[in-house]
Amino acid sequence: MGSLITRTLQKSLKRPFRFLYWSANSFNHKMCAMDSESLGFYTGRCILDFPPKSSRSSTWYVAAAGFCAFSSSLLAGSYSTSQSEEDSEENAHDQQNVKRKARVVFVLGGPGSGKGTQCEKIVENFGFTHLSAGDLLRAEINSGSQYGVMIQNTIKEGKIVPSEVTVHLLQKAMNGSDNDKFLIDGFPRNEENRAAFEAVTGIEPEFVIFFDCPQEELEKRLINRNQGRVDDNIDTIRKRFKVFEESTLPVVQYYERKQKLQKINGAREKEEVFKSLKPLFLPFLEEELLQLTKELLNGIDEGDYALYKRLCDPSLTAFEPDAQGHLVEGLPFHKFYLDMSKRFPSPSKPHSQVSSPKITFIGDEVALVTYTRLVQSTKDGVPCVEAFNETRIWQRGLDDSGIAVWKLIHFHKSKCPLHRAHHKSKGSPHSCKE
Ligand SMILES: Nc1ncnc2c1ncn2[C@@H]1O[C@H](COP(=O)(O)OP(=O)(O)OP(=O)(O)O)[C@@H](O)[C@H]1O
Ligand SMILES: Nc1ccn([C@H]2C[C@H](O)[C@@H](COP(=O)(O)O)O2)c(=O)n1
Repeated sequence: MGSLITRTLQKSLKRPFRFLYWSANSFNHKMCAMDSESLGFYTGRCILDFPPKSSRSSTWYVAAAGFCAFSSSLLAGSYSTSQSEEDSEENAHDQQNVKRKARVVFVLGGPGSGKGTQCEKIVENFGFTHLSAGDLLRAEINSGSQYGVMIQNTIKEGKIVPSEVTVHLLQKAMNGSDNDKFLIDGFPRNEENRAAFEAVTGIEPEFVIFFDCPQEELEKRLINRNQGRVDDNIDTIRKRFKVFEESTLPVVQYYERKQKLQKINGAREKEEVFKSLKPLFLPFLEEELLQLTKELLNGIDEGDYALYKRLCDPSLTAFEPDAQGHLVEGLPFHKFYLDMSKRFPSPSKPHSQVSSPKITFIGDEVALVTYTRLVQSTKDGVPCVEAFNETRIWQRGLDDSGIAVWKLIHFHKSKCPLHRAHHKSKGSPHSCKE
């Protein structure tokens, strides 16, 4: 119900307030609206029960959403009066959503369960950006921010920093990154964290990893961690365990109910734990390789040799129809064709499409991408299509700056047999070679 409220409120609210939520405890019920840029904070006492006791609760929520939208507009002095203003606001909002199309995996587990350790491995292997909520908060302390003392004291107490601070730091880090895949470690630590992140960013995680590990093991690891952290002492460790059980486990259970939880036994050797994580991330790698293959084909259609050179290993080997049964080695053979298509462009640029792709991994660093390539073009004003079966082998290695990149090391291309019946039907596209 909490997320329904925040979604309803967010929809009614649009902008300028990006963060609006109910803060309810046994003493009072507050309605809070927050501008996530300035961390400005507005609260007003709420006259409604939360959670509502009556069956007409949804009416209350809608009324509350309307009230919030209206009052926050007044506070910001930007109440929208015309349809066109509303439209352009909608567009700006959508553009912001594009930026928000990030994909997120949350990584949870007790203190010392190996979240940071495993995130490092995932980053190395699957191209994610790692954002540790704890690291961002520690960096905020060190930056001399006005929230530094409050954050430091909260961490020393083993407690959880208010969501508006943590979510703001996460959002800033995500917006400042070129990547669109994020591993968010140590977050959400409580229900408030979870609802605030969803309300501010509009993002739900792809899935949530939970490292399950007995407390005795965690305690041993934290005592031995030796990284000079203010919270790695037995007093704070015990407080953190309590906060984990009381506040974080309910979030874990929430994602379990939503069938988004991936529970991993974290009490094993580091490598064993990582082995269990790999299958969860393979779909991201498959997607990356397919994208890379499409980028390459597009480059070939465009006659873009610079792109071809960037994606291919200099000692690329190939079997392809133009080489008439010979194995071709290196890039010059291919450069000839790409340069030709640049110098003598055909009236209609060819357009390649990938059909029925299949990706197979051979170990961690080699992948086989097989598919049928359909190349559309026109010949004498008539649409034509050619089909090829292609197998491309990609290998991952480190580039000059030590970043892991995939390079094409071999491909095999053969022309598909013609489908006579199809090509004879009048008016349909036919093969260019027919
Ligand atoms: N599978 C493992 N077996 C043994 N030790 C481990 C394992 N995974 C991590 N460790 C060690 O335990 C300590 C805590 O690990 P790590 O910092 O990754 O945990 P964390 O979950 O990120 O902790 P926190 O929530 O406190 O930031 C480190 O010293 C790390 O080297
Ligand atoms: N969502 C979060 C994450 C972390 N903190 C604070 C409280 C934690 O004890 C501390 C260290 O985090 P870790 O490095 O163990 O992930 O940082 C928080 O308040 N909210």
